[in-house]
Amino acid sequence: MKDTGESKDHQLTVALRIRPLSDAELEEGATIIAHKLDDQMVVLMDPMEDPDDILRAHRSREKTYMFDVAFDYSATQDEVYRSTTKCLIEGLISGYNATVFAYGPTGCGKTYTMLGTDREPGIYVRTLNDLFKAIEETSDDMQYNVSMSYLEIYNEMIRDLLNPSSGFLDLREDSKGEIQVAGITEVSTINAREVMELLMKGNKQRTQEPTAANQTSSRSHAVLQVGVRQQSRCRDILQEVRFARLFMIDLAGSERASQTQNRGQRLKEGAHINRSLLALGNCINALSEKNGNKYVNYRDSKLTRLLKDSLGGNSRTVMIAHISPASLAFEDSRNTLTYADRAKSIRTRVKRNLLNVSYHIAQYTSIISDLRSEIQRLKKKIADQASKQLNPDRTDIRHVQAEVQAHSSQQSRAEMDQLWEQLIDAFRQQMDIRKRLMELDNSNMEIQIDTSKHLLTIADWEQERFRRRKKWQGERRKESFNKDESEKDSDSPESLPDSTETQEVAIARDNLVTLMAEQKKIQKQKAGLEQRLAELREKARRLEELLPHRVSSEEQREVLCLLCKVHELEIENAEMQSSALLKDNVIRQKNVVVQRFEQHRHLCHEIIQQQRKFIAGELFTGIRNGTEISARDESGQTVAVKQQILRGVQNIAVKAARRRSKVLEIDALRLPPPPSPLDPKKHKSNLSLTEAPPKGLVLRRGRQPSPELCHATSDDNLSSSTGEGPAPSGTWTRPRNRQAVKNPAPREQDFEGRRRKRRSRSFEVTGQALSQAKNTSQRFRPLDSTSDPHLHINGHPPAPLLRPQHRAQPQLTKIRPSHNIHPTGLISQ
Ligand SMILES: Nc1ncnc2c1ncn2[C@@H]1O[C@H](COP(=O)(O)OP(=O)(O)OP(=O)(O)O)[C@@H](O)[C@H]1O
Repeated sequence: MKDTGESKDHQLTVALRIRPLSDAELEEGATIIAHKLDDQMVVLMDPMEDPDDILRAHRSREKTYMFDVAFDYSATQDEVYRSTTKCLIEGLISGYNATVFAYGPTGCGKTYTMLGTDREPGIYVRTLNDLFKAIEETSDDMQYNVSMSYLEIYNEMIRDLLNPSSGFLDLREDSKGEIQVAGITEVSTINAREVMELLMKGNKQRTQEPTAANQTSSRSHAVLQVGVRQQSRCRDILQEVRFARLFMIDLAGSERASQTQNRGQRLKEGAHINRSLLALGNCINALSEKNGNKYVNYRDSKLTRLLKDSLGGNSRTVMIAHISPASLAFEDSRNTLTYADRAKSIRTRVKRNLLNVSYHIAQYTSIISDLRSEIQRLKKKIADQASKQLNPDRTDIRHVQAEVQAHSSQQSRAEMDQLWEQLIDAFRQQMDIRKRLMELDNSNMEIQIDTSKHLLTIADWEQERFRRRKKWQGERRKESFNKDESEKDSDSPESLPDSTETQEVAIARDNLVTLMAEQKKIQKQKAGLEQRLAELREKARRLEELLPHRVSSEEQREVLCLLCKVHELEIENAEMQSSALLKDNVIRQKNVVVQRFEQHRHLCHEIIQQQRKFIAGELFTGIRNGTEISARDESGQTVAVKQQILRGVQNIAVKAARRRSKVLEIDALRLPPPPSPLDPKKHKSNLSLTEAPPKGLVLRRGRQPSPELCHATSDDNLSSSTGEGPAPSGTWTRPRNRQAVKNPAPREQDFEGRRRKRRSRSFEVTGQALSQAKNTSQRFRPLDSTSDPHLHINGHPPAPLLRPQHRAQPQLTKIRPSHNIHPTGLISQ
C-alpha cells in the first residue's frame, strides 16, 4: 500500500453513555449516582457520601469528567450513532481507516449500542446503511468493493462468526505491518440486505450466556470488519485505488466474579475477558503517557494485537464508554471513567491508504500466468494418466500381476491408508509449526525494531553527553591556560556538565530490559519448535521413503508423489512468506534509520538557511548604514543579532576553534606588519556601492592566499588577504600581497600554508571601534573564529599573552562567504 497523502494527527474521540437504571437495580434499592451535566460533562457522585457527615466532608470521591460527547438514559440510538460514528463514513470511502469500540463493565449497554435491537438498531446496522447509501450516491463515477468479516475472540481464540466450522484462526502481521486474521471469511458485497443477513447470522453464532449481572452477557469480544475499496470507473494505466478498513467492536464487559457469581466455564471466560481488557487498559495507559515514550505492549492479548492500529496507528478511533448509573456500580463506573478519561489523550496518525493499481496489476498478471501454466501442466499429467489407464501396457505382465495383487490385498490397503494418514498428519503438524515459527519471527522482528529505536535514543544521549564533556574539558583547558594562578583560585573550575539521564533515556533503558526478556522467551520457544520441526521432517521423510514400497500401482505412486509435492510446495511457500516477512522487517528497520538521518539533514539545512539569512541581512544593513558593524556593537543592538548568529554557529565554531587554536596561537605571535592603505584608484572599478567607501565600514579580510589558492578563494567571493600597513579610518581597505609580509621561518611557512588554505574559505566582516580604526596601527587580522576574542562563542577570550593588541577591541562578526561579495573583498550589488 502506498501512501501519497499527508498523515495527520488524530485525537481519540471518547464518548460516554449512561444506560437507564435496570429493574434489577431498582429492586435492589440502587440510587442514581451518575448524571450528565451537559453535552460533554458527567458527574459521578460518591454513594458513601453523607452530606450531614462533617468528618467525611473532605473525603468525598465525587468527580466530574469531561468527554467529547456524553449521553444519558434519554439518548436515542440514532443520536449516539450520529454523534460518534456517522462522521467516519466519509473518511472511510476516501481511504481513511476507522474504529469504533464499545467499552465498559458487563451489562452496561455495549451490545445495545453496537448491535441494538430489531426496533432500535445499533451502530453496526446504521453505519452499514449509511455506508451503502454513500456508495450509491457516488457509484456512477466510482466503483466500490465492500468486504465484510465478523469474528469473535473467545477465551483468547479467534473464531470466524461467518464460518464457525473453520476452527480457530491466527493473527498475522502482513508486510505493511497491518494485523490480519489468516483464513477469515471475507464476504464481498455492496448489498445492504445481504450484509444485514450475514450480520444476523454471525450474531447467532456469538457466544452469549446469562450471568447474574446480565441475562444476555457477551462472553467474547466481537469484531465486525468492513473493508471498502474504491476506484474510479474510468480506467487508466496509473489508477488510484483507495482502501480503508472500519472496525466496529463490541468488547466483552469487565466483570467481578462476586458480582457475576460465575463458576466453572463462566469463571474461566471471565478470567480471559479480564485478562484481555487488562492488556487493553495497559495499552491505553502507555499510549496516554504525556511524553508518549512508554513501551506499548500490544502482544499481551489477541484483542490488543488486533487493535494495534486502532489505538496507536493509522486509524480514526472512537471509544464509547458505558456505565451504569446505579450506586451499586460505583467502583466499576469509576474505573471505566478513569480509563475513558485517559484514552482522551491518545493520539493516532491517520493517513489515506492509496494503492498504486498498475503495480498490483503487474504483480497479479505474473501470478495468474504462473498459475495457468501450472494448471496446464497438471491437466496434461492427468490426461496422460487417464490414457495409460485405458491402454495399459499389456506387455509388462509382471507389472499387471503386481497391480492385481496389490488391489486384492485388503490388508496392505489398510496399511497404506494408515501410512497415508501419518504422512498427512506430519505435513499438517509441520505447517502448524511453520506458522507458529513465522509468528515468533514476526514478534522477534517487532522487538528488534523497538530495541533499535530505544538503542538509538540511548546512543543519541551518549553522544550528547560525550559532546558536553568534551566541550567542558576544552573550556577548562583554555581557562587554565589563560588565567593567572591567582585568577585560577578565584574562579574555581565549574563542575562537570549535568550528565543525569533524561526521562526518555531512562524509559528507553527500562523498555530494553523488557524487550530483552521477551526476546529470550521467544528464542526459547523458537528453539523448541525448530527441534520439533526437524523431528517431523525426518518422520515425513521416512514415511515418504516407505510409501513407494507399499504402493503397488503406478497410478497410486504418481498420486502420492503429487500430493507429497503439493505439501512440499506448501512448506516452501510458508518458508518464502517467512523470509519475505523477515526482509520486510529489515527494510522497515532501515527505514527508521534513514528517516532519522533525513530529519537530521533537514535540521542542518534549516540552521544553515537561517544563518545565511541573518548574515545577508546583517551585511547589507552594515553596508547601507555605512557604519562599522563593530561600532554598532556598542549600541547593544547588534550584540543581540550577533548573539543569535553566534548561537546558531556555536557548535560548528567551537569545534573549528579547538582544532585551530594551536595554529592561531603561533600566528598571533608573529602578526604581520601594519597594512598599507588601499589605493583607491587601483580598486575604483571594484567599488560599486559608492565611489568612496562608506565611512566607518571596514571590510577586513585575512591574509592573501597563495597564487594557486586565489582562484579557489575567488569562488568564495572573499579571499583572505593580509591587510598590511595602517588602514585609515573610514576607508575600504584591501590587503596587500603576501610578499610584503615578512617571510616566516620554513617550518612556520609550511604551517602558514596550511592555515592559509583553511582561511581561504572564510572571511570576516569586521568592525573595529572608530577610535581604533583611526589609529594608524590598525591591524588586519586572520580570518578565523579563534582569531577574535569575541568569536569564542563560549565566552572565553583568548589568552592576553598571545593577543594583547586585540584585548580591547570590540566584537567581530564572523560570516560565511556570500555570493554578493566580490572576490577582491569589495561588495557589489
Ligand atoms: N441505553 C439503553 N437503553 C435501554 N436499554 C439498555 C440500554 N443499555 C443497555 N440496555 C439494556 O441493558 C441490558 C444489558 O445490556 P447489554 O447486553 O448491551 O450490556 P453489555 O455491556 O453488552 O453486557 P456484556 O458485557 O455482559 O455483554 C440489555 O437488556 C439491554 O437491552
